[in-house]
Amino acid sequence: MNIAIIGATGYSGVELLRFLQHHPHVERCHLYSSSQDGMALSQSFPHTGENRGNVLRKMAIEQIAAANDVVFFATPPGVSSELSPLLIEKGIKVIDLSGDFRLKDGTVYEKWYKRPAAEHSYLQKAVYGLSEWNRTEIRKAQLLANPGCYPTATLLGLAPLVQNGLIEEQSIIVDAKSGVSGAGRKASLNTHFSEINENVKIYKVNEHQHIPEIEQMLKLWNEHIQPITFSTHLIPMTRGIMATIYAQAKVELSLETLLDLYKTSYETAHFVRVRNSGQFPATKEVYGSNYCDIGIAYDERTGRITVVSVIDNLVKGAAGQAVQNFNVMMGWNESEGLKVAPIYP
Ligand SMILES: NC(=O)C1=CN([C@@H]2O[C@H](COP(=O)(O)OP(=O)(O)OC[C@H]3O[C@@H](n4cnc5c(N)ncnc54)[C@H](OP(=O)(O)O)[C@@H]3O)[C@@H](O)[C@H]2O)C=CC1
Ligand SMILES: CC(=O)N[C@@H](CCC(=O)OP(=O)(O)O)C(=O)O
Repeated sequence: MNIAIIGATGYSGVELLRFLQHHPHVERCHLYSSSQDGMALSQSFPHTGENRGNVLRKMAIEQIAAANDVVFFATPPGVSSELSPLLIEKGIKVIDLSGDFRLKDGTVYEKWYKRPAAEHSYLQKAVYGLSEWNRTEIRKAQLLANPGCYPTATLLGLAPLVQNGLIEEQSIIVDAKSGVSGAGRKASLNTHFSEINENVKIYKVNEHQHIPEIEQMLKLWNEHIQPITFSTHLIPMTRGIMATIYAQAKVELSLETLLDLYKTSYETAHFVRVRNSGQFPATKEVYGSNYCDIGIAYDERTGRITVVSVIDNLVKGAAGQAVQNFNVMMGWNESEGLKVAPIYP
């Protein structure tokens, strides 16, 4: 099978290549760039080496369709919504890492992303790729909307509570922190070294584009869920997201009950690891891997549940989950190409 990576010169694109170049069912990875046509990928990323196959090709959609079976978009918002329809009509499968097809309601996309939405029929056709909770739909998908990094950590952390109606529906608060690679490779004032080193910044307060994405999924699981409070922080590390989630229990619970629930919910989920009582994950414990690690606490004084969910934003939060979804779409073992342990320390 031949696959295309559009946006291969970005962080998520080159991370896709890391997993797909050794994937047992991928024969060729073709790399596309809108700005570096004809150049070697190693000019942008020397760590990829002088592999002669890694030459960046022109973004010509007809040629991309002719040469590939599956196309991955690792591009900024607005690119896949414009180019995917041409590929879909030719029967090509599309996996989009951007937010263009995640929200079913185009007006919601336009409000939060502040740009025109994809065509309505494609928004309806797209399948939301939260791998662990949407496998049946993902298997049939031709257009796959890969979840955002923060929504992945948050939704995996909240699913057992929300699906089982265990928390007060208006009580969800998510305090999330991300490493700087979450903002992509392009330099910006917010992310350059002297701005972020020895610093912590809150950003997009009550305005983050991932709020409607998280709420959309929570409401599908439980129609009574109310708007959430969701805060994002940029912290001085390269990779990793920690989402610390707070919610009020509806009835008195125990930590033992909650741990049993989480362990049962994720019993067959290869990439979700639930910690034992009193243990909480750190971002370094999933670094470079497709794992989402979860720790849980229950405060008997307040009746509040705390869930800590960590992922690598570029792996489970982007390229890794995209490859996991690719595997599910093709009917292969979900972990093909992703059998890498976290890098530690
Ligand atoms: N970084 C992360 O942790 C996550 C990112 N995402 C999403 O994945 C997508 C890629 O993110 P990321 O890898 O961080 O971004 P980067 O900025 O690192 O890379 C984006 C790439 O897109 C290409 N590109 C830019 N403009 C265009 C255009 N008009 N047409 C075609 N290609 C273009 C560029 O390559 P070239 O100029 O060579 O074409 C660039 O290398 C984004 O939508 C992002 O929101 C999702 C989850 C997590
Ligand atoms: C640290 C940082 O800046 N992170 C980005 C994540 C962007 C992203 O993943 O964007 P989409 O999911 O919308 O495509 C942000 O908070 O906007």
